[in-house]
Amino acid sequence: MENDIVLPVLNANGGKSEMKETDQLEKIIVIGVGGAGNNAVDYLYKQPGYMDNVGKSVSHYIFNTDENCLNNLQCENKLVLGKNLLKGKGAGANINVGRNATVEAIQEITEIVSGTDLVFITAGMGGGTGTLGSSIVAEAAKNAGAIVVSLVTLPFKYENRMREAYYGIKNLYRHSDSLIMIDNQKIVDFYPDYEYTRGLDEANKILSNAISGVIKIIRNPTTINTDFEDLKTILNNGGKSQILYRSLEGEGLDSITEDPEGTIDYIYKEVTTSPLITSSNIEQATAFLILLECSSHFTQRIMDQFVSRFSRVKDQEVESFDELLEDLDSLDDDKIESIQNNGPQVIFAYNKLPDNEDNTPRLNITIVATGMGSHSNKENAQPIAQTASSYQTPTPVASSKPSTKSSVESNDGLAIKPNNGAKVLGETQVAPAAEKTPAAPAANTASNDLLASLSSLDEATMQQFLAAIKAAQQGSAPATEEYRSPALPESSNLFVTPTTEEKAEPQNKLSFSDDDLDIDE
Ligand SMILES: Nc1nc2c(ncn2[C@@H]2O[C@H](COP(=O)(O)OP(=O)(O)OP(=O)(O)O)[C@@H](O)[C@H]2O)c(=O)[nH]1
Repeated sequence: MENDIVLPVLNANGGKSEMKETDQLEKIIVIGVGGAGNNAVDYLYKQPGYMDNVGKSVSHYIFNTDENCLNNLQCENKLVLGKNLLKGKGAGANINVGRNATVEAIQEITEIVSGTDLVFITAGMGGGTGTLGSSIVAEAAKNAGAIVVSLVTLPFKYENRMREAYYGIKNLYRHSDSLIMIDNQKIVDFYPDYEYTRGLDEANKILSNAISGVIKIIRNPTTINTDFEDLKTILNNGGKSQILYRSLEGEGLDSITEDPEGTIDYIYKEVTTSPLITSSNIEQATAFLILLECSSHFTQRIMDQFVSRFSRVKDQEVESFDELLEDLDSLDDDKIESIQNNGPQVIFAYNKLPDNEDNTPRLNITIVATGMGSHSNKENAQPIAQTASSYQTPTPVASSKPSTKSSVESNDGLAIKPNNGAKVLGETQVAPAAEKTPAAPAANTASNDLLASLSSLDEATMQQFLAAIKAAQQGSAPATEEYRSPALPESSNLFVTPTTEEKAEPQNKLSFSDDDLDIDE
C-alpha cells in the first residue's frame, strides 16, 4: 500500500529538479468503486506522463464486485467486494446487494484508507456496486480523518436510474468534503456523434483531469507554491464549489500580445463555460485556489488581469498600501482590523511551461472554487437520523436485473422503489443523437434541479424531484437540446462542498446501518 518512492519533480522554471521524500508527502489515494469508478481510475492511471510525475506519489485502487472487470484493467491495486456474497460476480444493478458486498469488505477498506490525508472516490451513480459502495468507502475515509473528494457520474436518462442515483448522492454527500457530478446525459448531448465508448471516455477525462489537477496543486513544486493546507483552506470555505481544468494552446491564444484583453476574455470563457456551471455561478465564489502553468507569453500584466477576474478586484475599492504605511507608528490593531478584504480569497500558484519550438502560447489552468450559492434549502434539510423511522415497513427489493443471489436480498432490511424502466447500458441501445441546434441551458432540467438542491435532499425534495423527472420522462419537460451549449469544456463539473455544520460528525463507527443509509420505498 505504501508508495515507497522518492519523487523527482521537474520544476519547469529553469528546469530545476526538486526532490521530495515520500515520508514528507501527504498520503493521497484514488479509489474507483464499481465499473464506472474503475474505468475513471484506469483512465487516469493510463494518462501519458501521469504515472511518471504526480501519479507516482499517489496510490490507485479499484474496488468492484465484478472480478472480471477488475482483471481487465491495468491499475495494480484491486479489491473484490463481497467475495462470499457474490463470488466475484457483479451486484446485478441492485444497490442493496452492492452495499452489502461493500460492507463485507469493510476491514480491507478501513485498512486501505487508514492514515490517508486525501482520498478521491469515483463511482457511477445508478449501478449496483458504486451507488452505495462509494458512500461506505467515503465514510471509512472520513473516519480515518481524510479529506474526501468524491466524483460521480449521473446516469443517462434512458437508464431510468435517477432514484438510485439520488440515494447514492445523498449518502455520499454526507461523507464528502466535496462532491463533483458529471451528467452522463450531457456527455451524450455534447458528443452525439462520438462512438459510444469514446463518449464515456470524455466523462472519464473530466474526472481524471479534476483529480490530477488537484494532485498537481498539492504535489508539484511551483514558482509560487501551493500545498495540501491551501487545498484544505479552500475546501473548508464551504458552500457549493467547482473544480475546473482547462488546457489551451494555439489559435485562441495567438493574439495574447496584441490583444491581451480579448484573449483574457477568451480564456475566462473557455475555463468557466459549462452547462453545469451556469446552474452554480462561479462569479459568486468566495474563495479560489488557482494553478496557472503557462508559456513565457503570459506576462505579469496578463496574469494580473486574468486573476483579477476571479478576485473581482475591478469591482472593489482596494486601499493603497502607501497611505497606510506612511505612518507606521499609527498602524495599530484597530486600524488593521478596519481594513476590508472585500473580494474572494485567491490562493495562487504559478509555474512556467517551457516554450514550444514554434513559440505557440500555451496554458494549463486548474481552479478549485468554493462558496457559491447560499444553500438556501439548508434549514429544511432533515438530518438522516430523523428520517430513518420512516423505513419500518420495507418492501422487497426490486431490481431490473435478476439478483445474483437471493439470500442477499432477503438478508437486507432495505427497500427501493422499482424504476419503470430497465437499466440499459450498452452500445447497441444508445439512440442515435439527432442534429440539434445548441441552446442556452434551461433552469429547470432534472439534473440542474438536483445540483441546485443537493444540500437538502430531504424526503419532500426528493419526491418533488422524482415528480419532475417523471414529467421529463413523459415528455412534459424541456427537450434534451435545451441544455446544450456550443461545446462541452473539460471543465464541466461541479463541486459541492458542505459547510462545516452540514458535514456528518466524525464517528467512531461506520454508520451504514439500514436506517443510516436512509433508503425507503
Ligand atoms: N462516464 C461513464 N459512465 C459510466 C461508465 N461505465 C458505467 N457508467 C455509468 O455508471 C453507471 C453505473 O454503472 P457501473 O459503474 O458499471 O455499475 P456498478 O456500480 O459496477 O454496478 P453493477 O454493475 O450493478 O455491479 C451506469 O449506469 C452508467 O450510467 C464509464 O466508463 N464512463
